[in-house]
Amino acid sequence: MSWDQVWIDINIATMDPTSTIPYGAITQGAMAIKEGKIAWIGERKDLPKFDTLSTPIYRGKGGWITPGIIDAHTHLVFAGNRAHEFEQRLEGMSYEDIALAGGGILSTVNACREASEAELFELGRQRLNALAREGVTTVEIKSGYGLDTETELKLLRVARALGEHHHIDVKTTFLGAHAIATEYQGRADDYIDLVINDMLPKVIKDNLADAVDVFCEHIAFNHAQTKQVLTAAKAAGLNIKLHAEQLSNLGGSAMAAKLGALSVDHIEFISEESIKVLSQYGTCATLLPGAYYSLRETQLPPIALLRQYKIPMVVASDYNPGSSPICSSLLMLNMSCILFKLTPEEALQGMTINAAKALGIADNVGSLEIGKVADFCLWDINTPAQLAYTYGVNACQQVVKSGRVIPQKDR
Ligand SMILES: N=CN[C@@H](CCC(=O)O)C(=O)O
Ligand SMILES: [Zn+2]
Repeated sequence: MSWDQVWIDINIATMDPTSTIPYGAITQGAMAIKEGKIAWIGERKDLPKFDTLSTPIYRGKGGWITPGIIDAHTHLVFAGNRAHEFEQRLEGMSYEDIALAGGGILSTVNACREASEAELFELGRQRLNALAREGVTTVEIKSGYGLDTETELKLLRVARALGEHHHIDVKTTFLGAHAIATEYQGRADDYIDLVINDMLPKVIKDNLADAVDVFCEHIAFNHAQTKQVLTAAKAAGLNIKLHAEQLSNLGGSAMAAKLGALSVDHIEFISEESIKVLSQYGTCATLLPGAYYSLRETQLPPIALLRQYKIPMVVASDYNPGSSPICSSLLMLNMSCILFKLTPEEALQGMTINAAKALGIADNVGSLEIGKVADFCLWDINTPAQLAYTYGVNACQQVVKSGRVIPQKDR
């Protein structure tokens, strides 16, 4: 056999969705890589003979290999911070009160309009480095802190540039309909017209987005406005997803699922009827424990129903300066177990194979199977449950992206 690298002395959580073994685990395994893809995977004893002189051999010292971590919902390109709102919330103001008083998303919009592309890039680069240290190999980044055409395009250009210059893969999502821009207060329909007829065509022309998202909520856009944006995006051939049912139930999830959304995100207030629709249309449910925690939400997402209807559950950081100022994907594994009572296996599925589904890339990444891209991490742990169980001592030993071992200095 002629391979580019071989990994031995490893256990493997393949996260192969067809496996009946927890985590798709292969203990005392081995894996071979060729041309950036997984060429062989299985038990060490079955590893075919290969040229041990010319093939680099990596020894995992009995640690565990998992697919690269995928953070499928972030807003990580932003300027400024909202520490003052954090203090206001601690004094009793709610997230909605702050938004309605012109703070919240709109305060980050002001900072982003003023920031240069270079400043935003540098902030984003540092955040990607933090995620990469935790084994993240793919991240989704949304716009939505511009709310005018120029700044929305700027944020998406920065996200694309980060994907080109950083070893982490970046999927970009246009979220022009995140909040009603100050200039359009009281004229939400006019703002939606701007999103659909000015921003979206330019986003598409410059190939700046892989997907389109909307914040469907009583403090943002209603059901009809949301539907207009998603329909236009779908007609243009883009993937769609939705911030839905975070603070109230506007029925956005079911509507988005029927339009073909890859995922609906937050969904604390989703109804059983809507969950049935997700199951009919194969839509993923993205759980965002960082926002639930930071906003001290009390309404839990309906995990038992999501399980009952076999909805693929995704776990993501939602990293943003307001509702989830937590630049850590690994902490979400822990929080999703503690706060939402996911099993550690469900949590890891949520940041690997199901996250890949939510980004429409599960044919290539998200699990370790022959033919998939060799994005994976080596962890100094004795059982995969340890990834969700403990937090703070970084067990990530190696990160491999498309078969390339990422040097420590680059993460
Ligand atoms: N819910 C809407 N958007 C973000 C919050 C953005 C912000 O507060 O800046 C979220 O996913 O939680
Ligand atoms: Zn979000």
